[in-house]
Amino acid sequence: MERTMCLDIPCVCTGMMNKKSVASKVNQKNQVIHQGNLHLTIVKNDEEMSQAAAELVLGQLAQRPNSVLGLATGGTPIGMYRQLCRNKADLSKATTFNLDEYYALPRHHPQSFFQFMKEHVYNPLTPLSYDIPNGEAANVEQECTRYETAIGRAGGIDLQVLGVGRNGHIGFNEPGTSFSSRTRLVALKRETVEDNARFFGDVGLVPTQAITMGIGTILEAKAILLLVSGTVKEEALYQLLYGDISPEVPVTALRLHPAVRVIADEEAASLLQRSSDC
Ligand SMILES: N[C@@H]1[C@@H](O)[C@H](O)[C@@H](COP(=O)(O)O)O[C@@H]1O
Repeated sequence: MERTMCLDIPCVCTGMMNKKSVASKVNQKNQVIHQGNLHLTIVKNDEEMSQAAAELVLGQLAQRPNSVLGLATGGTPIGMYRQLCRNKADLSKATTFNLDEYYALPRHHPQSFFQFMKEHVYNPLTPLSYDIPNGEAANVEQECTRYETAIGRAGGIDLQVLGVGRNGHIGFNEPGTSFSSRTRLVALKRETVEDNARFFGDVGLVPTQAITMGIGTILEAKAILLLVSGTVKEEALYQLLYGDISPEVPVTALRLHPAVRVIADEEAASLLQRSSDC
């Protein structure tokens, strides 16, 4: 199957780089770093990351209006969704799937990922069709099978947008997850619950389980766009580039995928910079 991304972000350098040379470019504008199959662009801040990400998605839609998009929630992609709205992205022929949903949280709860998607994508951009795991399903196993089947019937995901957790999780695939995992019910790690407490106001209100696409499901996307923003993600980004490829850091699975674009802001890239100063 062909795996393509359709827009090139302007860059000042390309080529395989070691840790030293990566860091030596960190203060330039829009550095591009290739590490194996990874293509990392470092931009100034969250706003530039969001613009660059939106351009990639718009390019994907221009190339294939009926694209199947895999979408993410969390604070990181919000700017990208705003840019897509500003640019009047045409999703009228597109299908969207989401990475995950909290388990047993009512769909109408303001912090459900369904509500997030309604606010940022479904209402303003009205894709032709959308799907998201049903966290209220009475039969979770059946729901997970339904979701995987729906992705398959849609022809698979053309472009999967991802964020990353502080501990390296993607979707809700926490450290220790098999790279061949599929959509299923998972327990959230303490640090993930704590990180998401900012949306719920109280850590005790954050669900401790979720339905998530598996890492195997994610890796089947034809192309992947990972967004990384803020110093809190610097370790995850560093591990993605230089850590062992290991289930202990789920995001490192992306090194096994042939078409991954990473857009990170300077804060997220700060450990790359510091590590080169040692
Ligand atoms: N399940 C989501 C992930 O898909 C997301 O990438 C991560 C980071 O979120 P944020 O972008 O808010 O830092 O949080 C949640 O756990």
